[in-house]
Amino acid sequence: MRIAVTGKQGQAVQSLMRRGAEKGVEIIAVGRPEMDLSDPASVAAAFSVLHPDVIVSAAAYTAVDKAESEPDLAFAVNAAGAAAVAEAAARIGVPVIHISTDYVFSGDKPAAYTEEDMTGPISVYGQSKLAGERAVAAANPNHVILRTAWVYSPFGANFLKTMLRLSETREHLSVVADQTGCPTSALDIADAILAIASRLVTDPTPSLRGTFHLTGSGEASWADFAEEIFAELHKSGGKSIRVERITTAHYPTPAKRPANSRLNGDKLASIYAIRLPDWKQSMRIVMQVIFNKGS
Ligand SMILES: NC(=O)C1=CN([C@@H]2O[C@H](COP(=O)(O)OP(=O)(O)OC[C@H]3O[C@@H](n4cnc5c(N)ncnc54)[C@H](OP(=O)(O)O)[C@@H]3O)[C@@H](O)[C@H]2O)C=CC1
Ligand SMILES: Cc1cn([C@H]2C[C@H](O)[C@@H](COP(=O)(O)OP(=O)(O)O[C@H]3O[C@@H](C)C(=O)[C@@H](O)[C@H]3O)O2)c(=O)[nH]c1=O
Ligand SMILES: [Mg+2]
Repeated sequence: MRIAVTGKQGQAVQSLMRRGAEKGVEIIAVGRPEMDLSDPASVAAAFSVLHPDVIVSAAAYTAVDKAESEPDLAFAVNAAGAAAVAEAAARIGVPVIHISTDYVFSGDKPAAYTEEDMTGPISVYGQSKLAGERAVAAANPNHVILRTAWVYSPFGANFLKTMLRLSETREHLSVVADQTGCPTSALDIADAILAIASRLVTDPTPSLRGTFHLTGSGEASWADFAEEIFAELHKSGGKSIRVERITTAHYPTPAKRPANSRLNGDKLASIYAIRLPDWKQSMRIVMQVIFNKGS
């Protein structure tokens, strides 16, 4: 199986390359400078010369706060760019696996969100990703949209690495405790994508297509996530950091974030028999990778 994936340095694409190398699956990363999602012609051109069995649409404009002041670019990349990738897949007759986000929801629901729940993004990033979902579904019926959340990995930028970096100069950190979600390892996402891709290329069953939620098992607030990171850091011989649990009102940001962004993963478990490990277990694995390479 040959998989083309958008982006080069991102967490999902780097994780897919690592897992692909381990499992003997060819992964071709397509990204800047030759393919820029804000230039749809460059997307069509890049995919016309590759012959993948599946296209994974992993690249996105992910700067949640900056998107509030750059809505045009966020929509160009996350909506029009995602559409161009799905169109390219349709043109060559292959499935597209597109990654989306928990931030398509408002966060008002008291329980975990299912795929049936109404969307209602409260940030430009979330709105642009929702527009991307719709454009992908319209451009290529042979699609899987995977909504994930709170992604961390040894690669790129993420909350876990931000906490480790801040811990170098700080004794305590203030972290919001009233936003709840599901931290998800990009390495686990990569494993799931490889399993889904191999089903899609061999099995035309309609129920394998559509939108699915894919997050680490369990739930946490950002403060819980930070506390777990620092507990593991301390256990590994690092310093001890105290987390002050604060409310969102005490951590003002340009973009609003959902208070509840927990996603229910039952649909993926029943249709694909995929359920990701508990986030704490995967977090320890990612931290060991980071510590072992000393970054
Ligand atoms: N990070 C998170 O917490 C979450 C992410 N998601 C979604 O998961 C997917 C993967 O996210 P993640 O791996 O964390 O993303 P990252 O922020 O780690 O990386 C973003 C990737 O997108 C690429 N990219 C950005 N703009 C463009 C552009 N104009 N043209 C081409 N490529 C571009 C980057 O390119 P380059 O390689 O050049 O840097 C990079 O490879 C995204 O769709 C995101 O919306 C969903 C939920 C949570
Ligand atoms: C650094 C820091 C953040 N925070 C808060 C701010 C925010 O509410 C929360 C998380 O901050 P971040 O900016 O890391 O997270 P954010 O960029 O909102 O992460 C999101 O990224 C996009 C791409 C997604 O799709 C989402 O699933 C989600 O992972 O933690 C603190 O309370 N204290 C801190 O020291
Ligand atoms: Mg961020």
